[in-house]
Amino acid sequence: MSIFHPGKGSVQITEAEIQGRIKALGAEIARDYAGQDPHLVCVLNGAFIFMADLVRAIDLPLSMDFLAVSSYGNSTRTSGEVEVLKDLRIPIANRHVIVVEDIVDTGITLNYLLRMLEARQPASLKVAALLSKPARRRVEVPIDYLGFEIEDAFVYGYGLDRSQFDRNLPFITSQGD
Ligand SMILES: O=P(O)(O)OC[C@H]1O[C@H](OP(=O)(O)OP(=O)(O)O)[C@H](O)[C@@H]1O
Ligand code: HPA
Repeated sequence: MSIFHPGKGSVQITEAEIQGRIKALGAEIARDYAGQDPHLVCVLNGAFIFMADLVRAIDLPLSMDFLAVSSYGNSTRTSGEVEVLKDLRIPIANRHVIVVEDIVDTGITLNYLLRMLEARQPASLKVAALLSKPARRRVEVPIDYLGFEIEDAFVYGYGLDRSQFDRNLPFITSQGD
């Protein structure tokens, strides 16, 4: 699952690789949640494209909601504090919740969100993340459905931004950064 292309700090994941992996994740989630109606929670902004493709790859009745947290680079992040800019609209108590993230880097955002959501007493709480950078981890967090493990390079495209641009690229790259 690691995508290591030539050159340290270089990551390239093609549109076909992303779409193929999401189809597989969707099928795995559909198998795991058969007979249930999971509730997917998208962490804005970066996960919006992954969310859109993932929910269409899950052949089950499901509901979804969106939350937004403070942006990357916010100084409060170093203390592990994450600011919720937009909270969920739908209660998650007794629901089978899957948090959908574009990338787990230090793990600080996801760690905060999992604690926050667990306190709302969902029936279960799992994580789907398109990308993980284990070399950067500062807090251990569980990732139940992972797209790709990548090396420590700043990546953008497919929802992830480079100074708010390039989220619309259909692939993920670290080139030109
Ligand atoms: O593991 P961490 O070090 O906490 O980093 C991961 C977080 O950073 C990114 O969000 P970002 O703050 O860039 O905002 P965005 O999704 O709006 O681009 C990403 O979407 C995760 O939420
Ligand atoms: O590599 C990255 N790219 C874009 N946003 C991010 N947020 C954490 N890591 C990254």
